[in-house]
Amino acid sequence: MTETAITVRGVSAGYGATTVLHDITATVPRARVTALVGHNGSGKSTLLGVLAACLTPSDGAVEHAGAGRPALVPQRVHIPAALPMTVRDAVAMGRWAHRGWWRPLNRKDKAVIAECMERVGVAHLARRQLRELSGGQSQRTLIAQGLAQRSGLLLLDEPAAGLDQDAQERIMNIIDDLAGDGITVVHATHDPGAARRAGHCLLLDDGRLVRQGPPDAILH
Ligand SMILES: Nc1ncnc2c1ncn2[C@@H]1O[C@H](COP(=O)(O)OP(=O)(O)OP(=O)(O)O)[C@@H](O)[C@H]1O
Repeated sequence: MTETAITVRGVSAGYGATTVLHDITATVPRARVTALVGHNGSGKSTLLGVLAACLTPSDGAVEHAGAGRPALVPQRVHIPAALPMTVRDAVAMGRWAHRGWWRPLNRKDKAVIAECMERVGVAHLARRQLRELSGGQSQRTLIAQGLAQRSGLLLLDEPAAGLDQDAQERIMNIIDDLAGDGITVVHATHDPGAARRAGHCLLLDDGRLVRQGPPDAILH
């Protein structure tokens, strides 16, 4: 039987006086991939923000069944391209939630960082500056940063957007593997192919949840 990782009950949320999400009731299964689909501006990023507890609902509630603090990986386009930072530094930021940014990394932190870079195939790029990376390499670095938070819940905002076919496939394989290892993954996507690979799907339209369930039943 599939367990529920997150229950969203009657959630409305937005920015200031503007309500973007209206009365969303949905579930996210544990250790599966959930695809969040919908047109531009339908509220996918906003819902990820609510699931990550970055955004407080104006109404309703979000219940997490014990995956710890969620790890939110923002859209790549929101990361300044010229940021003077190596891949390793970026992944190390994933440890800040555990250690605070001002404390030196200990042996465990360093082991986690190395393992996360290895897992997504960027270990050989550890000393590269972010601005020197391809789109796929940047995206995998961001995922490694999310993984370094050691959360049971990974929230990814359009992780494969703007990448070529091979890079997209690589990201989607990483996502599938993470769920196989027991991590609950929610990703926003515009790509019906990526959504069809998910175990569960939430379809948003203009801030409302219009359907949820297996992708084949939702996407037609
Ligand atoms: N920080 C913000 N302040 C005010 N309004 C915002 C903010 N972020 C998003 N919005 C608005 O909320 C609505 C939903 O945006 P959101 O980014 O959640 O949609 P989305 O489905 O993720 O879109 P896209 O597919 O283009 O990324 C849009 O009308 C957008 O303009």
